[in-house]
Amino acid sequence: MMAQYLRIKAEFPDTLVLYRMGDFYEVFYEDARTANRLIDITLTTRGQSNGEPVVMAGVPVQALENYLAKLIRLGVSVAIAEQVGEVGAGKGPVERKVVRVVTPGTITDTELLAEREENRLLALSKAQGSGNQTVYGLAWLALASGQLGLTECSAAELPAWLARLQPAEVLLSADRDGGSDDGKLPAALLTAGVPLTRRPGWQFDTALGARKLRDQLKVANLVGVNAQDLGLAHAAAAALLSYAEHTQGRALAHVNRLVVERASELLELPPATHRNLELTETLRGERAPTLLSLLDTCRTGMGSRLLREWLTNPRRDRREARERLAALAVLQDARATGPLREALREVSDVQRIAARLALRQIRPRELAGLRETLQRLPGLRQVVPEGRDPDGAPLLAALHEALQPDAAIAALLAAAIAAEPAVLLRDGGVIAPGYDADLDELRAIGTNCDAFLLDLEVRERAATGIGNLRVQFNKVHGFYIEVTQGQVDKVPSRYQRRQTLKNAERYITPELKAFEDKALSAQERALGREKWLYEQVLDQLMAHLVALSELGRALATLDVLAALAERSATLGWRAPEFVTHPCIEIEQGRHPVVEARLAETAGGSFIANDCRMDSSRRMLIVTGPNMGGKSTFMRQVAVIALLAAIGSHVPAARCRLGPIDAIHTRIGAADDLANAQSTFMLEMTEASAILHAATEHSLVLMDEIGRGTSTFDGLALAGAIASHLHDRNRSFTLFATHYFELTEFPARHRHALNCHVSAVESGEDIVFLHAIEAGPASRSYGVQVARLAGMPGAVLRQARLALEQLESQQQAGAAQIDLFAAPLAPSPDEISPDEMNGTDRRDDRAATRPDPTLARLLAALDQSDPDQMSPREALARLYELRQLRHDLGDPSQRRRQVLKPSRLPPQTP
Ligand SMILES: Nc1ncnc2c1ncn2[C@@H]1O[C@H](COP(=O)(O)OP(=O)(O)OP(=O)(O)O)[C@@H](O)[C@H]1O
Repeated sequence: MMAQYLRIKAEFPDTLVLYRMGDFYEVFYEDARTANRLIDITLTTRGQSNGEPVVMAGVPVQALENYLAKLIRLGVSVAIAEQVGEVGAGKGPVERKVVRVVTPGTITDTELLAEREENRLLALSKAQGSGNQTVYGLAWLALASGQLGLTECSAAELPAWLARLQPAEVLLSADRDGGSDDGKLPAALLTAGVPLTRRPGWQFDTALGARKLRDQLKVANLVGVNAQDLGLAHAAAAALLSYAEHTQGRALAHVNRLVVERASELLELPPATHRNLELTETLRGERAPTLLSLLDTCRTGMGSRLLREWLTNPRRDRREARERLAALAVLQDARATGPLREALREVSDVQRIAARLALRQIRPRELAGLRETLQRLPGLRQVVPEGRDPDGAPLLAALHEALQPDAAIAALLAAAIAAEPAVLLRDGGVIAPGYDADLDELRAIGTNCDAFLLDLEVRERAATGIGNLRVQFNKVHGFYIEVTQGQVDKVPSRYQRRQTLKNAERYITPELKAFEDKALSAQERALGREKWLYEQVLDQLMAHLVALSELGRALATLDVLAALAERSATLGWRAPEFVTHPCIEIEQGRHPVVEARLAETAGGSFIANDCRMDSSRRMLIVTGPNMGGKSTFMRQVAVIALLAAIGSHVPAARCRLGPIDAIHTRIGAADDLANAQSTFMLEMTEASAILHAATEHSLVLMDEIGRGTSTFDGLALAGAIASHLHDRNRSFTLFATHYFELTEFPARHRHALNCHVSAVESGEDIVFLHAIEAGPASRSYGVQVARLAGMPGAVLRQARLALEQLESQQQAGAAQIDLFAAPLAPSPDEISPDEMNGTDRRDDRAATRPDPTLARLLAALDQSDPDQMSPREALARLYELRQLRHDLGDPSQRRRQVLKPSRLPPQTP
């Protein structure tokens, strides 16, 4: 037996092998130690193999799913070796075979899958692109719903794709020398902490991938599915499909639809934005309250999964969003939302049922669920408005159409599957009576049993004179005649004793034995027949896989639309309007999650705020007290833009949006110790990524940039970053800051404006009004906020005193520093490859040459570490800075001057 085990294990060296032995699955040797460590099952030793005791651990068969779930959650793959041979048939041990391999990215068991989340397997292939840049090919598969996807991206874009796809397992080439992989893992993968599986390098083959894709999708070429040019992704698809087939031990008949994603078509949501806007997870890593948890009132798991996909993959192009908005309008006008949501309540997960059917894992009750869903479809279809008239919605019309799959499927299920089938096929009672004559006949033998037994009882009582004799049946002992101890002397010799009880004896007779054999064999044959018939039904259903997948998608879409319509009505949202000129105009906008939270906690009502930006108002400098609502305001603008992009209504009285290609955010600060990045380093890394990527169609949120370092450094950087965003990126920017110096920014920058969150002082307290008003804030109220936080009185008194001194000192020597002067020209080693190649996405028109005086001014600022200076040195430095500012002269003059590169820099005084 150990030889058989070792043979199987050799085929699955990196997988934990569960080896069926009777009522247990056993794990041996290293696997046993791993299982002991991970899921705490007890180690034992038994016998010897090669002179060593065999270390093992076991899991009871009925507890398998439980243990599997734990192992999969820990990222461990498991191969299940079942007994496939007949017990006692041959001389050696029963034959065993691995019937399935369960890995984190390929699970399809209902018990192991999250109902409302897609479980994706992702394969990555890698190559050096032009300019020696690393490029990746991505292919992913949600096996449990049959969704296949492809894309290609740069190393810089990979983190965003990982955030979008949230894979459960990633396949990489094991061929570190073959050129396909240098063995270095992309940092983004390490951060994501996903289980990685290495596959042989030859499986990542472009030609093989293209062939596999064509076969899978049943198309002659990949042009029709818009995937012909993605060679690197084809290579990933080759490994992906081979691995998925290998784990399932069969072809993937339900995988028949491909989505090809191109970054240029998606509204860019970098991982930081995903995190900061708390789209699917809170900053603390919880599921709620998030934008998704607020939106997701879907009635089905399919709907929830699709909604998550819409939310994390918004498109730049507004076509889909417009279609969805039109559908929402029709649903609301027809008052169809309520009835539709009621009808969807009873719908089963057709997508997953289709997948489990294709993989032949489907259980009888799932087929009964599918039957009921199909039976309800006509009713459901009636409550979907047709959306066909000129003001209607083509999307609804298409969905209305899609709700009538081939009637043969429903007819087959109605005829073949019992009204309430058993949970497991092996228990019988799955095929409906009347579906198959042979089965009915075999079952009749069992049913007629009762009449025979009653008749026998009457006859035996008469023959023996034992009045209380009973003929009975139990599962362990089969049929028997029971006689109480008092009557045993009347038992005739043809009775053979089967069992002795305290008060009775049990017997069998030749006649009863013959009947038993017939009845039991009929039962066994009926079970066999049912199994065979079940397979036949599945075979017939397989022909309708595409129709079932499409039906699943239609139901999911309807569910999401109905949920969005319900949210809009319940939360008082309005349809956004899309225009082609650049603008973000929001009247009475609210942050939906903060608003809901306030309502839940009776924390007062949310104060709605406007936001108006256009090509002449591109940047808002937002100031105001801590806790005043700056972050909330900025995030609500981004959330509204995102909701509009997915075709949802938005929490605002009116909203009009021009084109938006990305939402960048730099908010909050947390150390990323895992990647050895300090708070400040992370802040600068994220800000730098934004400055490189943001375009004039991007929305950028900058919250308190620069606060992670000393005041001067921070202020100087914040000023320079604001200038860059204003002059070069020219993005729509919301810039929240506590540096009052930055409220001077709009005076010097045409497209920037000040606004502030209002608050009023009442005695020593502060009252937040949360209303956004024009102009800069007058002060920060930090000490008052600290008081609200319960800071000890002594600390507050001392802080207040220090604050007064600092403020009066500042007024005495207020120096005007030009924080926002035009940027210096880069030295050659600072020029990015993008800029070299002329491929920089930013508009270069605003680029200007440096002023050396400014360089000195910035250098002087850089060298000023207030923590290291005596008050006297600080004062001297302020005078120096003031002089430098004076030397700089009028900025508008300067811009003209600096166009003459021959000007010699003046000497530093
Ligand atoms: N418009 C609003 N209406 C009602 N309450 C609000 C509003 N905006 C913010 N709040 C409340 O104020 C709290 C603080 O808001 P927020 O975090 O946006 O302040 P902030 O100005 O960014 O503070 P800090 O400068 O300390 O980061 C929120 O959690 C919310 O409870």
